[in-house]
Amino acid sequence: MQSKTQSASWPPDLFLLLSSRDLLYSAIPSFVIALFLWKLFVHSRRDRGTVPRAPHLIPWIGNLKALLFDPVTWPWRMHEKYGEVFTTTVLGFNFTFLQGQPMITAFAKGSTQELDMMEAYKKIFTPLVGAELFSSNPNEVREALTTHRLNYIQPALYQYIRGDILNRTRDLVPETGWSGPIVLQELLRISIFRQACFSLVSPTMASVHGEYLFKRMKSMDVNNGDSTNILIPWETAIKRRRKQEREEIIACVGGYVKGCMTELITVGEDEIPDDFLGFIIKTTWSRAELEKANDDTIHDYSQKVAARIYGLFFAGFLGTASLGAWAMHDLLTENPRYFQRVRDDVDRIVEAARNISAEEPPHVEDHDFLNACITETTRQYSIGTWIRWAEKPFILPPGPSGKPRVIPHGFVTVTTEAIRTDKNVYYDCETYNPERYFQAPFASKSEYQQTMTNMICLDSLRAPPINMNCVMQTSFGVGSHHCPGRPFAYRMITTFFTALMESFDVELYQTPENAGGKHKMLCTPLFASRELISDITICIRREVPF
Ligand code: HEM
Repeated sequence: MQSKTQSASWPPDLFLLLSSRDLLYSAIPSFVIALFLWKLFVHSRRDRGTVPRAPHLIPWIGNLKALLFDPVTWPWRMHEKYGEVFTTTVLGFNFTFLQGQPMITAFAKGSTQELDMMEAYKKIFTPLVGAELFSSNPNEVREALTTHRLNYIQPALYQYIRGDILNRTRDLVPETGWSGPIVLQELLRISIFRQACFSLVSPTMASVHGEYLFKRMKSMDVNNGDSTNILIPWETAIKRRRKQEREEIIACVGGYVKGCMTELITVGEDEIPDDFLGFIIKTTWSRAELEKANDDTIHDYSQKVAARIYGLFFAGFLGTASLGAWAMHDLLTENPRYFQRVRDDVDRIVEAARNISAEEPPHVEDHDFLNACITETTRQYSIGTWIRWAEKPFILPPGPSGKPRVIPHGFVTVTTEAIRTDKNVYYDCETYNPERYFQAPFASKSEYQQTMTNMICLDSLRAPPINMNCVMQTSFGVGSHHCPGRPFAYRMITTFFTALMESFDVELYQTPENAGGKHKMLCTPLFASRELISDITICIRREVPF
């Protein structure tokens, strides 16, 4: 009787409830489901910011499909719907897209503090290209790869690259007449990589280990078709292979760095060349520090420098090779007048050098129209990526309502498509026209100027500015983190073009795939940067007998 009263009482006795196994077993799954739904709800409410959100159907996965398969036009369409800023969800992360100059200015200013560039790239790229990538030091590039130093190494670099191109094509070109089809990218990529080796480490490394390192660096390309490995959290065979190749690159470059350090200790600071490698060693350690270090420590130091060089190879080589291929693609497939103008400039620059002496290498730094062509190509096909990580919600300038807008914790990026198509700056924006940089609204070439009147001043490479308040280039980033290697990238491309065209006439070799100037292009998932994936086939004819 007593127990009957007890079991009927309310609230029920906890002990009795817990001892009822059936009830417990049926409660656990419901509890787990409720907890999951609660987490999902909390996740979806957390850090939502105050800007519009592009909706998605599947929680957590979000708009992954749009960013994988439609990375250029999907953000563009969303901006048309939601305005200059919107956020979406991808794999549980917030992704905020910004468009237009006021937003770019906020992005550039935020990049000095709240919007972290390295953290963003680390989160995406570490699984595929390794943490070593992030040991590079942008200031080294700014301080050491100056125009002055580039001009200093230019004569030797030019001779070396021209010789390399002649060697590679020796068996492909007959004494007279045109060669059979040659894939431009095969010549160009190795040439750009050898230039990077030559300029960042040493001429010896470029010729002795250039090819060995090239093969390994090429497989670091995230567009290799294995980019889905970024999404896989566990170690795969591809990741293991890439790691091993990275270690081989660092070990090989490290050997040259160690040699340079040893030279610094034995022959003295004034004796070792004032090249990029010498500069970065000397500005990192004093001679006394190196003298004190034992063999293990020197090895350790040299591996650190080698990891920094690997980061620069990665930042510079693949992007520059890609831009070079696009630039040649445009010259060969667009208006033939532009190609002829570049050919005339090459002849003029070569002749000016030969007037000095038979051995004098052409001054490729005198190219002006070719630089404008490269600038126009980067406008047509955005190559670089701008991405940041906001650890905390980030405040943007007020929108149309006058209220400040907060973008949530997560990735932040700029939709660069709007820059290249800005009708105020680029008349007839879909047309490839390098001559636009010699006409209004662009003022004549002058050194970079902070203030802008009605005219837009071009920098020394005939490219529009990339400062916080005025950005008209799509590929090289913005603000304090804009690419410090841009002059070097232009220089490597102009060196290759001049060396090739000094020795050969070049024509597009028509194939069914490229007829009518058509080539296949891939838009890199997430980043809207464009990769040329089909071969550019050329045929070449000797300008002068070997
Ligand atoms: C066509 C070739 C290249 C393209 C398209 C390119 C593009 C870019 C872009 C988009 C950024 C990020 C900017 C931002 O997020 O605001 C960047 C940063 C960087 N680039 Fe380049 N780059 C190229 C060539 C090079 C070369 C040749 C080097 C040096 C050897 C180089 C070294 C760097 C470094 C060190 C950074 C990091 C800057 C920082 O953290 O402040 N890049 N590049």
